[in-house]
Amino acid sequence: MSKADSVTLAFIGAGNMAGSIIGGLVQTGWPAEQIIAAEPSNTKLDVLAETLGIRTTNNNEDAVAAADIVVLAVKPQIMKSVVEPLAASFQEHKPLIVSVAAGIPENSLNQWAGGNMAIVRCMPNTPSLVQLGASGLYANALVSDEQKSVTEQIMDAVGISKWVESEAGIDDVIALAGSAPAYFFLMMEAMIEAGEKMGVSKEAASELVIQTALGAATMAKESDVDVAELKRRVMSPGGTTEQAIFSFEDSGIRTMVDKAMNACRNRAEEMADAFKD
Ligand SMILES: NC(=O)C1=CN([C@@H]2O[C@H](COP(=O)(O)OP(=O)(O)OC[C@H]3O[C@@H](n4cnc5c(N)ncnc54)[C@H](OP(=O)(O)O)[C@@H]3O)[C@@H](O)[C@H]2O)C=CC1
Ligand SMILES: O=C(O)[C@@H]1CCC=N1
Repeated sequence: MSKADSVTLAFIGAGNMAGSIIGGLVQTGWPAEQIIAAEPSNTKLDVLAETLGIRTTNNNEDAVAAADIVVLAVKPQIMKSVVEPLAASFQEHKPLIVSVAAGIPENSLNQWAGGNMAIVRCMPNTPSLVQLGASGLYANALVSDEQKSVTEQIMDAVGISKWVESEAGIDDVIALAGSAPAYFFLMMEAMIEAGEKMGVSKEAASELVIQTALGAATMAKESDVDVAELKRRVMSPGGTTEQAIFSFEDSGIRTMVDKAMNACRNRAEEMADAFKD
């Protein structure tokens, strides 16, 4: 299992997150015939097969049997009911399990899969679709260095990845990256709405806002200085930007962000409690 693109990857669940990773991998040159997606209905599978050329099946067990790595990408609420029936297949084939689910602890997954399984918990995000994903990775004690390296190669093909030392670190990554594309979409949505209220068309406001977000993120990624300094460089003393920034600060943006990210993280802990048994 040393060369990542020689392994077969099975995705159990082919929704938003799996679709983003699969799309990102195929666009980056990953062999489509070594990716198999499984779910009960054909609607999403047909689109993935037609647009990306991957293999599909309605039978989760067939997907597990074909794979070196099985990515669990169903909703946390149904994870137990999806994994338990696959236990015999997991025990027979012993693939590496990679779960992208929020909240579900590794020891629950291991128990449902029959025990003694190598499991990575991965917290990706949907920009993986455009190879700009950011993932957190946590491995249980049974994951070999080779399996870690392959997992890393897969997630790095669709963005960047960072290993966390404890499983709790995955909940931090949910707040910082997994859920975070939605925070930026919200900010863009609010800016576009404010632009429309000024009389700018939705189309023009969207183009300007999205390009600005892309430019700001690209600068932040490429710059030698931190984001606070980049912000300062836009804020001409006595100018326009500082009025906007003062207004955000007066409205308590930092408290709002801190509160929102903690609500996100707390929900991951609640989900672990609710769905772990
Ligand atoms: N969306 C995101 O940004 C992120 C999501 N995640 C995690 O990814 C996981 C999936 O989330 P997301 O992609 O948003 O959810 P989706 O609902 O889009 O995807 C889940 C898919 O699983 C399918 N499914 C339902 N039952 C089964 C079954 N028995 N066997 C196989 N597949 C089944 C669903 O099909 P159908 O719709 O027909 O029921 C659906 O297509 C979650 O655990 C979430 O925590 C992690 C990081 C980011
Ligand atoms: O909202 C959720 O629960 C999932 C996990 C991270 C992003 N989406």
